[in-house]
Amino acid sequence: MARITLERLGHAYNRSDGTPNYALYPLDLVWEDGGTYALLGPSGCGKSTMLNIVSGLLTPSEGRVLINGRDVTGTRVAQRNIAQVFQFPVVYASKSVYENLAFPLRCRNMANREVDRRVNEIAELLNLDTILHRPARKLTPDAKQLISLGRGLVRDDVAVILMDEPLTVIDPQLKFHLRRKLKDISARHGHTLVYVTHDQNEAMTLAENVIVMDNGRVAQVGTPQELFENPTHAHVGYFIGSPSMNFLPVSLYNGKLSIAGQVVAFGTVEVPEGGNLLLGIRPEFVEILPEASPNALKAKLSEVQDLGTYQIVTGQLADGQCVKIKTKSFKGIPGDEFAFRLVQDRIRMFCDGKQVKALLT
Ligand SMILES: Nc1ncnc2c1ncn2[C@@H]1O[C@H](COP(=O)(O)OP(=O)(O)OP(=O)(O)O)[C@@H](O)[C@H]1O
Repeated sequence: MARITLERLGHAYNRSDGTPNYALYPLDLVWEDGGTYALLGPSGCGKSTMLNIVSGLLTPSEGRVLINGRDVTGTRVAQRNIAQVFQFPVVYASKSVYENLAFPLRCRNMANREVDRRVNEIAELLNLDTILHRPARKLTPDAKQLISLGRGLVRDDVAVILMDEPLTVIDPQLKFHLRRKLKDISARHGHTLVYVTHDQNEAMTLAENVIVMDNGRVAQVGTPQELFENPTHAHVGYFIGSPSMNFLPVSLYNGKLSIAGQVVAFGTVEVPEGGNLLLGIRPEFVEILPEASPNALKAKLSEVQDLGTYQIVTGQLADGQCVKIKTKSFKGIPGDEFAFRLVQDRIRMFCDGKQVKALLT
C-alpha cells in the first residue's frame, strides 16, 4: 500500500475559458499508508472529481498527485496500480463469481494456488463462498456489487483502494453488515482506503479519518470524534451529528453573551467583535432543567419526538429561533415554557462560519 499526496491539487472543468470555475479548489492533502479515509459531503461538492483525479480517470487543471513520492499526475489509470469500486456493479457477466474475483490476480500472473487462496478468503468474508461457481449474470444487483467490492479488495499490492459510494445499490440491512466487514478487511490487510459517501453514518463507521467537503473545498479533516466535538466550520457542525449542531445568533450585552434577549449567565466573555457571531452547541449538550433557575434559559416547547431510546425536544426561543435537545424521558405539553442550560465547556463560537476562540468563564 502507499502514501498518497495531493499537492495544490485543483480542478476546473472549464479550464479553457480563462476564469476557472472550480469543482475542486486547489488543496493540499495527505492520505497516509494504511489509513482509512472517508470523503464526506453533499452532492456536487467535488468528491468524485477528487477521486477520479487520483485514479487517473481525470487530469487535474492544477497541481500534482504523488504516490509514495512519485509524481503520477500525467500517468494513465493502468500505470497507477489503484483498485477502484464504483457506485454500480461492474462485472464480467459471462464469467463465474470465482473468475471475476480471480481476474485482477490472473492479470498479474499470480500462481494458481495463491489465486485460489485469495479468492476463497475474500469470498468467505463477503459471503460469496456458496455461489462461487455461478455465472455473474444470473445474480442480483446486490450480489454483483459484492463481486465488484471483492475485486477491489482481493489484491494486497495495490497502492490504494478507491470506493465511490459502493454500497448505494445494497439492501439497507446488508449495508450495515458490510460497513463493518469493509472496516475489518482493510484493517486486517493494511489497505490505504478512500471511501466516498454523502452518508455521515457510513463515513463515521468506516473511516478513521473523515474529510468533510463543502462546495469544492475541504472544510475539515478529523476523526469522527474530533468532528463531533470540535467542528472548525459551521458546515461541519450542520453536516455531522443527528440532529445537527444548534447555531444560535448571539450578541454581547454588558460583556455577557445574550441569546434571544436572554443573558447567558457566564462571567467574562471574550469573543471577536463584528462579523456574524453564532453560538454552536450539540443537542447532546443542552440540558433540560426541572425548574427555572437564575442561570437558566427559557424556551417554549414546540415538539417532543420519541425515537425509542432517546427523545428530540424542540424548543422555541423568544426570537423564533429553535433549539434542539437530545434527552430521555421528558414530558411536556406543546406551548409550555421550560428551562434549560448549555453545558459551558461544550459551547463553540463561530464567526462568519468559522470557529473562533472564545473565552467563557
Ligand atoms: N464532466 C463535468 N463537466 C462539467 N462539470 C462537472 C463535470 N463533472 C462534475 N461537474 C461539476 O463539478 C462539481 C463537482 O461534482 P462532483 O461529481 O465531483 O461532486 P460529488 O460531490 O461527487 O457529487 P455526487 O455525490 O453527486 O457524485 C459539480 O458542480 C458538478 O456539476
